[in-house]
Amino acid sequence: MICGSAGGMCMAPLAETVVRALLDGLAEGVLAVAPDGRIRLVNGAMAQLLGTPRARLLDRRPADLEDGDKWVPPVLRRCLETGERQAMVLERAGRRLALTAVPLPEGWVLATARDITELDRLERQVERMTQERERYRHELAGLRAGQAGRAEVVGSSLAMQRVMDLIRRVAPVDSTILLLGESGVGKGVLAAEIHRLSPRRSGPFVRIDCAALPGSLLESELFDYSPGSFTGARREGKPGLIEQAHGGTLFIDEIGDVPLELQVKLLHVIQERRIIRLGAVTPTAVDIRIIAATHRDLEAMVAEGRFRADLYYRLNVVPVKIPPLRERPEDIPVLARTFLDRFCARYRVERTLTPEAVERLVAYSWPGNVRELENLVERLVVTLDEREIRPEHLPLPAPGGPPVQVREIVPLKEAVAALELELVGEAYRRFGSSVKVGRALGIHQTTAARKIREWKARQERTGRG
Ligand SMILES: Nc1ncnc2c1ncn2[C@@H]1O[C@H](COP(=O)(O)OP(=O)(O)OP(=O)(O)O)[C@@H](O)[C@H]1O
Repeated sequence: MICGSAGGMCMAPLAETVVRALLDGLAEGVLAVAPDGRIRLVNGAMAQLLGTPRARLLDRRPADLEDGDKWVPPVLRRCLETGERQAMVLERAGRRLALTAVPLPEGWVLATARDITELDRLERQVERMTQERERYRHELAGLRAGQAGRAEVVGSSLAMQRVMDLIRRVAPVDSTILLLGESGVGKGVLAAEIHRLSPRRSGPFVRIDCAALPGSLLESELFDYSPGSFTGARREGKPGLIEQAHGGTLFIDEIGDVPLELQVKLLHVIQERRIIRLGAVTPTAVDIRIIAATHRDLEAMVAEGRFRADLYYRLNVVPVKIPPLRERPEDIPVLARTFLDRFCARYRVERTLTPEAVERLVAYSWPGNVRELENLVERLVVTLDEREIRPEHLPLPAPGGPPVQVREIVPLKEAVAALELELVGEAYRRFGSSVKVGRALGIHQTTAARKIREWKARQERTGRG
């Protein structure tokens, strides 16, 4: 019930009935103090929030209210003192109350009170749930990224489906597999996938990159016991990679780079499944499955006498040709999104590719294949500040544009030197190693390494590094 008294509210009976119903229907507490400093209006919600019967509040001065009701006066007092709106949140008997006091014309003050205990609880709950959702999102992205790193082969094109069908058929048997394809097409991930799908999956998967090591070192890596300590008369040490692969898979990457002398020894291992350790007399049996890979044309090398025909036939039991990325553009969107998810999770950022950017990726020819795409996505995730990756962010040549553009006339020597460094830099960005840069540009690895250093130094000088 709304109570008015003389000198206080003056309303027509109908209006008073309406206002009374309105005020008592509010969930918010309302209290009005008249210009004489006495409480002249209290609605039901306010009496309930104060825990005091309305009759005990009416006509009292706020300052005279007994202790339990002292939480209302501060907000009213401040409002009366300053003549300005006041707001505060107070805790009372385990509840949180939001209080306001507003000065009205002719010396009246209106106070309101709202129980925000439940609202606060819900807010905290929403905040906790948002934090949890973020945590789960990161965990999920991390798990996905981890799985992708563990040889998840992505590809929906017909060409890749065929490759995967073949791999699923040959993985369970122990036949030797020869993976063929340009650099960066995914020979390494497919080799790991074959191992994962084979009964040897719980055994070791050992990889050796024959292009990365000179012949003598390659031989000792494969066959030797690495020099170790001597305990008593016995020589201790780590077995060579072939022995390390015992019970599992030996992945010989870039087999086309193995020198002729070493090819004989490898042939022996493949035929006999035994190795003679360097300096030893008796052979040691090894139980290994061999997967070899190369970007070279082994048949042509055989014809030129640079690769042994007998080794070639031994390796070429199940040849698997992996097409370059430009021949399966349907795989580009899904690969790009897989790499985007992986690197966003790794670097804890959020990035998206616009449909136009994806179109641009699909239109490019990717000479460095999947590795080039992976490197580009990582670079964009790390270097871009913007959330959206758009076509203008992609450092790719316009489709169909000339490979070299002349912008001004400079001495030929300078132009050639500048172009050379640009080329080395671009190849390094795509392939990521001096061995591969050397191979792509047809120069020796040491020359490639020197030129990469020069390119990096120039990047640093020009602040582009
Ligand atoms: N189908 C694919 N799905 C997911 N990732 C892939 C796929 N193909 C290639 N990659 C990724 O691209 C990169 C290059 O692949 P990989 O090293 O297997 O290529 P490669 O053909 O063995 O190259 P190289 O001959 O230069 O050694 C790797 O980081 C690999 O994870």
